[in-house]
Amino acid sequence: MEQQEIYKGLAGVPVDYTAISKVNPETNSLLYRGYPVQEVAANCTFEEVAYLLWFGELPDEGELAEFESRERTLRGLDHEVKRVIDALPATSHPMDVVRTAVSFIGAADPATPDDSAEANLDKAIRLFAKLPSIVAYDQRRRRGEAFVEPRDDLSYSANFLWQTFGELPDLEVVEAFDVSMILYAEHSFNASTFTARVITSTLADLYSAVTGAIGALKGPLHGGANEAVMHAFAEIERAERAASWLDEALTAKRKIMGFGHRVYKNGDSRVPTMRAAFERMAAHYERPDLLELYVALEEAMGERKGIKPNLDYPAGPAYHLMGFDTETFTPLFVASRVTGWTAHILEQQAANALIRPLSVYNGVDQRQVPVRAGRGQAAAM
Ligand SMILES: CC(=O)SCCNC(=O)CCNC(=O)[C@H](O)C(C)(C)COP(=O)(O)OP(=O)(O)OC[C@H]1O[C@@H](n2cnc3c(N)ncnc32)[C@H](O)[C@@H]1OP(=O)(O)O
Ligand SMILES: O=C([O-])CC(=O)C(=O)O
Repeated sequence: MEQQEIYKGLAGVPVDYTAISKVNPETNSLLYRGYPVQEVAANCTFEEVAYLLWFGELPDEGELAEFESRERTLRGLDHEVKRVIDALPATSHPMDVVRTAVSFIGAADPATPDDSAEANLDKAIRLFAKLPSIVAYDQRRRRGEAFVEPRDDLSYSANFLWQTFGELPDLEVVEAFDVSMILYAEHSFNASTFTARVITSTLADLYSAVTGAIGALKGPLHGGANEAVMHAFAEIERAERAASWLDEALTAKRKIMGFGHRVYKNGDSRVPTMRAAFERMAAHYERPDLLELYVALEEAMGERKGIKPNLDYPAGPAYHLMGFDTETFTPLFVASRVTGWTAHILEQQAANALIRPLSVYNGVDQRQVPVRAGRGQAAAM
């Protein structure tokens, strides 16, 4: 067989330009539209970050006020969307619920076929505003609790927590949640964003691209890892058991969720900021045991494999402390990443080329279909 180089998983292959974010493993840094993500997390709100990703610049005061008031008026959930969610079993995975809800919104939106940049930006802002309602509605229905209407006097993150829990947590919690939304917002050509760009490259609509991206994010090698981290913590139970649990897991050739990264090989640029937020949550909720478990597993993994945590590792336990159901963690990632996905959809559309790589055939050589009596077109009549 002819030998050709294969770039399995497209590892290390640049496939296009992007001006949205820069992931640099050499300097362990991440820039959103040129700004270091740590500085963005320390000085901006998630609303400002969404604006930055879509429009390329941070908003001035007037632009921010206008953008915020627009987002706040779009937070409500139509009766039909609630009906579609209600029709799904309470046992459905929340990622399946979010994927279905977004798909339904797309099917019902008369603007779906309009693929102008303006119409698509409107759709992106609508999804951004509505996803907290969808995620909160689903967690509450599974707990047998009624929908909590959005409040237009609250920031994005404060309202998200309000709609999920029906009460407002302390400012410290809102801030930690906002930081997580900022850190999850954008990460260049990760698997779900690339999925969105592939779908967009066929000239399919924005909702199809976002629906596909949600499917890609669900997997535990990508966004599903934040949920999987918490399942591992539940198995380990306490710090003293972390090393022996890890040895058993590695012997069984299990992947340790929340560790490793396709691009960063020396630590994820976002982890220090999210870890600090998790530490604040562990102190706030008086759960030093969870922080001890976190540290014990991180140290054991470092000793055994030299592999460092990714963003999902601190985000999982932070969301757990805030009170989210474990299965809701990846939908939180969706609510944030919809900003990055849609920025990429707009970028792809603006300079489109159908994404269609090559494959190298390694099946059986060409052969002839055996001709048998009584078979063929005449027999099909
Ligand atoms: C926000 C995000 O989406 S970040 C990613 C979230 N995903 C996870 O946390 C899932 C766990 N991590 C992984 O599975 C991987 O690290 C990935 C998929 C993220 C990256 O994978 P790749 O870049 O393909 O790295 P690759 O799989 O080649 O790993 C290199 C080696 O490290 C090992 N390795 C990498 N990550 C892990 C891990 N989490 N647990 C155990 N071993 C690991 C691999 O088994 C491989 O070992 P080998 O050379 O002996 O076969
Ligand atoms: O970049 C990746 O491959 C995965 C990731 O960290 C993200 O999407 O945030």
